[in-house]
Amino acid sequence: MTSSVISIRFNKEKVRLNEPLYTLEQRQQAFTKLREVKTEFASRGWFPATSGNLSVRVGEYSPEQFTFAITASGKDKSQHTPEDFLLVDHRGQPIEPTRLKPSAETLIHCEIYRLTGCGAVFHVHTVFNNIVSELYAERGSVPIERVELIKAFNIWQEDAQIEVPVLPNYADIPKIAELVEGRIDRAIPGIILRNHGIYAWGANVFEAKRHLEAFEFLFEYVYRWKALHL
Ligand SMILES: CSC[C@@H](O)[C@@H](O)C(=O)COP(=O)(O)O
Ligand SMILES: [Zn+2]
Repeated sequence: MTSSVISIRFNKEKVRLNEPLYTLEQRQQAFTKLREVKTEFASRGWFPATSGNLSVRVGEYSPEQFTFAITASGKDKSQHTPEDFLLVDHRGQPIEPTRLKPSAETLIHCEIYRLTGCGAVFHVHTVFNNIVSELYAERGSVPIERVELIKAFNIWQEDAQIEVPVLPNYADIPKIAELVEGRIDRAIPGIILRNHGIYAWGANVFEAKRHLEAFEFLFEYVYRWKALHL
């Protein structure tokens, strides 16, 4: 969509209409990438019972205005249909005529894009991310140290220790979204909702996938280490 920018003056403030935020090619590329990632994560069993959601940012970005492609709500993410994804704006509102509903958790994606400027956000529910979030819920973060895969987050110290933030899992998604700003750690590209699942992000699909895989490896490590030392 290469619409021209129309500028108007409103209360002396310049407001842009018909933003050329993305092209049709970028939209198609985002849907294709989401489809590839969805296929791969489904093959790992990372979308049980329709859980999980994926998004990729499309086109221009500023913290105040951006667009992203996201999975439609409630779909069986192991199946492909012509109605799996839709485009939403920085408020999580669909920006094209559609009967699809964006993911119920779209507002959390919005906050992550707004705060980090990242290019992709992936959310999965796994037994390991649920168990470690419960184990460390009171602490408010999952501690991980001395594991090589911490380097997947571009943290290169030999004795690195990280804490992955754990947020409460309210039924009210806007209430969770409000907490994100206070809990994001710039060095750690992920947050866990207690007994729910992880959101991992990255500059692009490749990086977000690497981060998510690293988190899941580390959570399984933490779980198994704990189980061995109980
Ligand atoms: C079916 S349980 C999972 C949902 O409640 C939710 O947490 C989830 O991850 C998927 O929601 P969705 O609206 O399909 O994106
Ligand atoms: Zn979820």
